[in-house]
Amino acid sequence: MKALQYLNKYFFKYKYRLLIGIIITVASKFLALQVPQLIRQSVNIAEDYTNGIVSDLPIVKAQLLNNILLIVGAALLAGFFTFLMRQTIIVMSRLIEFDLKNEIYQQYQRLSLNFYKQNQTGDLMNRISEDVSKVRMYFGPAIMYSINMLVLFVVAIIKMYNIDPILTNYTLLPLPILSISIYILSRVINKRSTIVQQYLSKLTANAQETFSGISILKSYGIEHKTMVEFGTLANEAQDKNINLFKAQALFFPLMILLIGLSNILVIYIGGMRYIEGTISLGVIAEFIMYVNMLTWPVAVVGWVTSIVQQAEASQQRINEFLKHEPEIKNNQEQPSTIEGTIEFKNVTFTYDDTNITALKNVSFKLEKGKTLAILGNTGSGKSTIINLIARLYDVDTGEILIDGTNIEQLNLNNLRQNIGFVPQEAFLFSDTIKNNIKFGDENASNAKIEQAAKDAYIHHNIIEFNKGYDTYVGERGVTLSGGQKQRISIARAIIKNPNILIFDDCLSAVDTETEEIILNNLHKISRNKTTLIVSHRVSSVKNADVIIILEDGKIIQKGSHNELVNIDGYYKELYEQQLLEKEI
Ligand SMILES: Nc1ncnc2c1ncn2[C@@H]1O[C@H](COP(=O)(O)OP(=O)(O)OP(=O)(O)O)[C@@H](O)[C@H]1O
Repeated sequence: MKALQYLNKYFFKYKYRLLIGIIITVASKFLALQVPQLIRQSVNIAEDYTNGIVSDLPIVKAQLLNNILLIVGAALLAGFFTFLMRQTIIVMSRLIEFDLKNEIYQQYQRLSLNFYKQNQTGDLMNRISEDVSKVRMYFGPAIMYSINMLVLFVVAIIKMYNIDPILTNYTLLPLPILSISIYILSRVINKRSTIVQQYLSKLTANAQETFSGISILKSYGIEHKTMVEFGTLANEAQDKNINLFKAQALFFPLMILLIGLSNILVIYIGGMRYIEGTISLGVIAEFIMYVNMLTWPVAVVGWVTSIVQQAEASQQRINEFLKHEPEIKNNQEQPSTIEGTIEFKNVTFTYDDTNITALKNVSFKLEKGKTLAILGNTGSGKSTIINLIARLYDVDTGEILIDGTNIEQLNLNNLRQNIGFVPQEAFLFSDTIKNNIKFGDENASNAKIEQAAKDAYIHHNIIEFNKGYDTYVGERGVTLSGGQKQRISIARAIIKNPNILIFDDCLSAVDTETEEIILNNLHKISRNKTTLIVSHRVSSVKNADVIIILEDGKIIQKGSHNELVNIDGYYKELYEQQLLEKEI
């Protein structure tokens, strides 16, 4: 129950709803428990009449009718209260489910990039959906039936002891056996349920990955292999599920067996005591009713225990994520103004998971409003510099200063709001082109959206689509070409109008003519903005104020285009080679 303690705050939040629910439940059970008593009285009246103790038939009939009316009235009221009980407690569980999902979602938003690399999307989805559903069962049915059972048990047993303690002892004899069996079974169910949830996460993650990469799978013709892998995993999950259900299936037969035993005991011991003249016939009828009224609550003990065990297992998985502290924290609550001067001072950075030192003692300074271009072979650390400026990671040694302040001391939201980032792989949401561009500025007018698209040299393509800016982009923008996606991604960054613009090799999928047009536009837009361009092409970087060349995480050359073409080295070689390619 340790993991579930985390949820006590929600009980506190909805305490009034819970309290009303409890009162209603108690009232409904009190009413239901009036019925066996009335049955006893009715049987006794009939017995007294047959034994000749009472001889006035009209009085007997009137008493019986009175009892019947009371039984119907109590049953109707109990039913109405049961309806109200569901309205309060089950509705409370739905509200808590909603709150918990929001809490997890907000935590997902806070978590750093590293967390997403370590955990699969399917698993994240599973915890926020499947696991939360299991936890909801604890708030709703488990609590409702527990209160139900507790009231029935306490009230019925007190009543039974008051009538005949000896018969009650015999009737309740099978209960300790039941409790022990339930306890043992619940432990088994808990273990198996955790395994089932883990397999469900694996299955979801596998399916999610397959659907995301479906075009690759199809083009490589490996659908069959993927199906076999999925099939194997699904079979394993099925086995684990069957194991779980085998344990769960034992519950009801066990309950029915032990309740049946109680019934036999009531009839046998009750019959003997009736013959002895210790109890009336009505008591046997009343006890049989109690035993049967207790059947469901006793059966529910097992069910509730397994719900609580499963909820505990699920909440443990949810807590793992909720308690995960984001590595990148906002250390500055006060707003920070970002103008755009960027300085790297002896920055060294190693990726935790791969242990690759991507940057080694890198230093440079870029004044506000200037353009820096970064060139270098693949894997030399270009994107890493960009990632560090957006504070997707924190540096190991050295420091990054923005306008003279250490980046870790700036308000994280303000920093990211001031960066327009175009990643290497353009990502578009399943939404219209317009909304994909507007993502950079929620309040942008149509004119502003069009201007951004014109600057990114994509407007002429968009208006050719049947629905223009309202064209729906499929998941990951599958209906657009790579170059079109890149340009929409550029428009999204431009419309944000940030002080720092970052283009991470985002013109790789467009031809050199288009590149030239976009670069000219960007030159105008980014006049007063600090701009970083990562590229493999000299044509993209030649107008930059400073160009740095990276090799294996170190800066090996630094200077303007004119300076670097006159020095032997990487840049000059690249320039000559690309010049030659152009001529060919
Ligand atoms: N998210 C990551 N986790 C772990 N290691 C990474 C990660 N990203 C990059 N690396 C490693 O860090 C090194 C530098 O990568 P980086 O992406 O900065 O290079 P790059 O110059 O941008 O390459 P490219 O031109 O291919 O985009 C590489 O060796 C890469 O394997």
